[in-house]
Amino acid sequence: MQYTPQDLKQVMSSGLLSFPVTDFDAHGEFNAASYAARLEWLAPYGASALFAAGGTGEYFSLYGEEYGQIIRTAVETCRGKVPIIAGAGGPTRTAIAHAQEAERLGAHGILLLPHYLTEAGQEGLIAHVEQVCKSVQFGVIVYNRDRTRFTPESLTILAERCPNLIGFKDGMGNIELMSSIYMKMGDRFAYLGGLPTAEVYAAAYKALGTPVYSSAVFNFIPKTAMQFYEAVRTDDMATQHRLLKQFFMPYLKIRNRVEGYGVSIIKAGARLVGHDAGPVRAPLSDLKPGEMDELKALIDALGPQ
Ligand SMILES: O=C([O-])C(=O)C[C@H](O)[C@@H](O)C(=O)[O-]
Repeated sequence: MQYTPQDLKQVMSSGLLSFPVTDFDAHGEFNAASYAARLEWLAPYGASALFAAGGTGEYFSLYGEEYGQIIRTAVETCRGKVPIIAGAGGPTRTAIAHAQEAERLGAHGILLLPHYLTEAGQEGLIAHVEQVCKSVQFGVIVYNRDRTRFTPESLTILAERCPNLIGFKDGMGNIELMSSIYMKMGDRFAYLGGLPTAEVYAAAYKALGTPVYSSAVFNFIPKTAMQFYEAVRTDDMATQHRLLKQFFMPYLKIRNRVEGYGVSIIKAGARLVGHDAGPVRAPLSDLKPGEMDELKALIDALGPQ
């Protein structure tokens, strides 16, 4: 089923969203069967949308035909179960090629991931996003992170020029900027809290007026991720604080040891709960055995998922 940009905006307006990891085999090749099994496992837990080949899905490490294989597997596996939003990014022409391929393969929209390496001014960023938006019919969500930082004024221009730009995902955590963007753009966009380990920011973003977030830990503790989301939705601070103290704070200590562990620790978690997605690709590195033991103890303490 095709989604209009407004349908996608509606999907993004409530519920918990998540970014599945991408499965690689022992040689580091994309493993479609294992990826499909992962999506089959995760789909019934109740996420409102899954982002295929997003940041946690190691979009930045994909090569050649793998992108199409991943999006096709996600769309075919999740058809009728949960919408698939595809990652797309890098240079403008690569982002356009991937956006168009995702649309052709039946994805329901794209998350436009940050461009690569270079600094860029607002004029260039506007041109980049505008060209990608105009290359497709379906909805586009921009990801505010790293060198891709939008001002409220740039977003106003983009919102006028690109009717299919329907979402803003924040991965920076600058409350002043997020507040200015929300105050200026209001319900023109759907907003997604997408900082690494978004649960830690969820209550603050909800207080700001933007309660929807994406959970990477959903990849290995889906029941707890949904429980935490429900606690945010109902302002159940006791449950939020219990889970933050018991799981998320010690989890952050492991995650913060090495740059890039934000993704590696998710694959580590998936392996520990019996849904191994294989190793991360360089330049990321996998957790060390002792760190795996620490993570296992945290997961075990949460009980069955
Ligand atoms: O691009 C990504 O994978 C993200 O940044 C989304 C993650 O799900 C993030 O929200 C998190 O780590 O909870």
